[in-house]
Parts: sequence; C-alpha cells; structure tokens
Amino acid sequence: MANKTEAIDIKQLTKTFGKQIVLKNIDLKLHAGEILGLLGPSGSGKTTLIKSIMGMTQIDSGTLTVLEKHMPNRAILEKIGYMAQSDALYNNLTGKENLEFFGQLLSISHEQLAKAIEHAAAVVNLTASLNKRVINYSGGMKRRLSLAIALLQDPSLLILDEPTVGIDPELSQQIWQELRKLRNEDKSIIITTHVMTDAEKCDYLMLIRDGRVISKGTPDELKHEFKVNSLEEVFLAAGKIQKKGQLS
Ligand SMILES: Nc1ncnc2c1ncn2[C@@H]1O[C@H](COP(=O)(O)OP(=O)(O)OP(=O)(O)O)[C@@H](O)[C@H]1O
Repeated sequence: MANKTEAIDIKQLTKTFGKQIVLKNIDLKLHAGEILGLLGPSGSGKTTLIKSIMGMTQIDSGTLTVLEKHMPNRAILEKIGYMAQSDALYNNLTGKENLEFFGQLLSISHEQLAKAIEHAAAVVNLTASLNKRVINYSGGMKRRLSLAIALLQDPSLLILDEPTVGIDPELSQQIWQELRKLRNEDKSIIITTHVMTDAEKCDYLMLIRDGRVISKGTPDELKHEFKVNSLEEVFLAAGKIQKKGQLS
C-alpha cells in the first residue's frame, strides 16, 4: 500500500458553519485501488466532507490534498467523478443529451466522448432508454444516469453520494461489479451510504457522527471492535457509545 498514489490525504480537518462545528479534526487517507464507505446518520457531516474534498466548500483548518494536490484545483476536479445526492439533470433533454452536455464540459475529444457515453450507459443499463426524455425516467433511472455522468471522464477518484437509493438489487449488483473493476484499475472510490449491504462491500469504512470520526477500519475490524456480527449493530453501537460520552 505504501507506494500507491495517495488519492486523498486529510489531516485534522475542521469545518464550521457559523457557530456550528460540522466536521472536527478529521484524518483520512485513501490510496489508489481502495473503496471507502462513509457511514453516519443524517446530518453527521458526510456531504460536507465530500464537498471539502472537492474544493466546493472552504475548510476552516487542517490540510487536505486530493491526488497529491491542494484543492480547489481545476485540473484535479476533472479527475473526480461525482454523483451528487440529488440528481442534477436536465429533464427536458434525453438521457443521451444529458450525457453529451456534461461530457462536453470535459477535456476529451468528440470520439472519446461518444465511446465513453456508450460504455457508461451500458454499465448502468440505460442503453435502451438513452433517447427517452429524462422527465419520463423513474427515480432509479435518474440515479443511474447520474452515475453514468460521473463515470464519463474515466475518473481517478469516484465519489458517490448515496448511489444505491432507488436502485433495485440486481442493478446494484451490476454497479458493484463495475466499482470493483474500477478499483482493480487502481481508481479510488468513496461512497456514502445508509445501506449496510453496500457498506459490507467496501474495503474500509469510516463512521462519523456529529462531525467526528467514531471509528475506522475494514468491515470485519469494525465488527470485531464492537463485538457484534453485523454492520447494522456496529452503527447502532457506535451511536450509543457517543451518546454516553465515552468518546471525546
Ligand atoms: N451550507 C450550509 N450552511 C449551514 N449549515 C450547513 C450547510 N451545509 C450543511 N450544513 C449543516 O451541517 C451539518 C452536516 O450536514 P451534511 O449535509 O454534511 O450531513 P450528511 O451527513 O451529509 O447528512 P445526510 O445523510 O442527511 O445527507 C448539518 O447540521 C447541516 O445542517
């Protein structure tokens, strides 16, 4: 692991909104070829952490590098595929037109884009619906189209904010197959999720609550640490520990 590119290196990151400390003293390292799952209840700071990583929000203190560069950095941003929690799609355009629109913002040729669109659409199983207008897509289809957009630029770092919401188990399996393939190509992936079956498939997990890291490790390490058999129990146990004030 030691010689692999550092996709993300965060030290003692703190972020506030007004008087509210939203992230406190976060340390995080992610290498090439690793999938990190970010777990935490609603409002714990996951999206803010992702926005910090992308340079979309300014941090108050600490250091943060992405692909070994300080953010914000436009060139690095092009190497990050981002799928937001809510779909930012043009409803009156077709799926293909959406892919073309977002693809044109990238520094790739017309031919490369056409190939990338074909590949990304196939990965998320949308090839047959590409010429339909997005307004006629189901919620799951919109999520899949958002994922296809995130895959377009062949990202070194892929950030997926709750990617499996509205996605059926079969497609979720296909998506995971693709994520594993990307990991084997040394891409790094961060996913935020409330779905424990997704968490189980990550290489590492980071649990956050109220902006603080409660625990980090592989799914098995966390189960061992909390002496439980499932990640659901880890999640619940971690919440209880903090409520009792056993963590500072
Ligand atoms: N732009 C903002 N201005 C002020 N407060 C904010 C802003 N963005 C987020 N917050 C606050 O920061 C905290 C963390 O929010 P964040 O969206 O990062 O949580 P989350 O873990 O992603 O939640 P969810 O799982 O519901 O998406 C919340 O208390 C939220 O109200």
